[in-house]
Amino acid sequence: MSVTAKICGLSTPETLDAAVRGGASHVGFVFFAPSPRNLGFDRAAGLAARVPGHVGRVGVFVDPDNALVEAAVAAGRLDVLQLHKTCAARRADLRARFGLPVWAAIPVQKRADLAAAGHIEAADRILYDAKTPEGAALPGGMGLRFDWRLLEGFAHPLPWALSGGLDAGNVAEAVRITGVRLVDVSSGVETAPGVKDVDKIAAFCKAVSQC
Ligand SMILES: O=C(O)c1ccccc1NCC(=O)[C@H](O)[C@H](O)COP(=O)(O)O
Repeated sequence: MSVTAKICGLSTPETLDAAVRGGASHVGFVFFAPSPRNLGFDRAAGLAARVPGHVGRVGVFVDPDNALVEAAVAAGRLDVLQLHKTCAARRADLRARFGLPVWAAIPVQKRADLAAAGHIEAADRILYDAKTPEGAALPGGMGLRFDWRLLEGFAHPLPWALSGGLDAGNVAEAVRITGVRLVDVSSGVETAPGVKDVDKIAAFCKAVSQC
């Protein structure tokens, strides 16, 4: 079975096109004001229009209110809501309200963090992401990784994806260790926070295609 990629935090037509050209299965649009990747609705609409039908548009949110999600879903023509720091009840509400699948981010640093997956509710996919430091401005997208061996032999209760510190040079190892089939990258295809790079996107997609 092949491995697919989500390229997250895209904000320009050139880099979005590079992700599509590279064979990404998903593209991620961040709607979180403190992020260097935060998208305005007009820009999101322009990017969304370039995404072909076989590529999923994932909206990335941090405990969002309904108004934000409503505007982002419309502008970004979202297919998926990726929710960070959002409790199960709120995930359930958003999933029902917008009729979209929910990916629940689970921050991981140590084995005990995986317990959250064991009793996950109101999610269609788990995104295991590296836990960012206490007080960090962002709950993701910081290029941090966790020990992938924590996922070895883990009984995943749902479809799942892996993120956190992936890049073209390490993604094959992450796939080998964890057996993941959907990988998610942001910083690893950037030259600076929020600045995606066409060549790095191409290299990441190529590395994924060879897994
Ligand atoms: O990327 C962001 O700026 C961001 C902001 C707020 C919540 C989540 C965010 N990113 C989530 C992602 O899906 C990233 O792709 C994931 O954390 C991996 O990031 P990286 O380690 O930089 O590859």
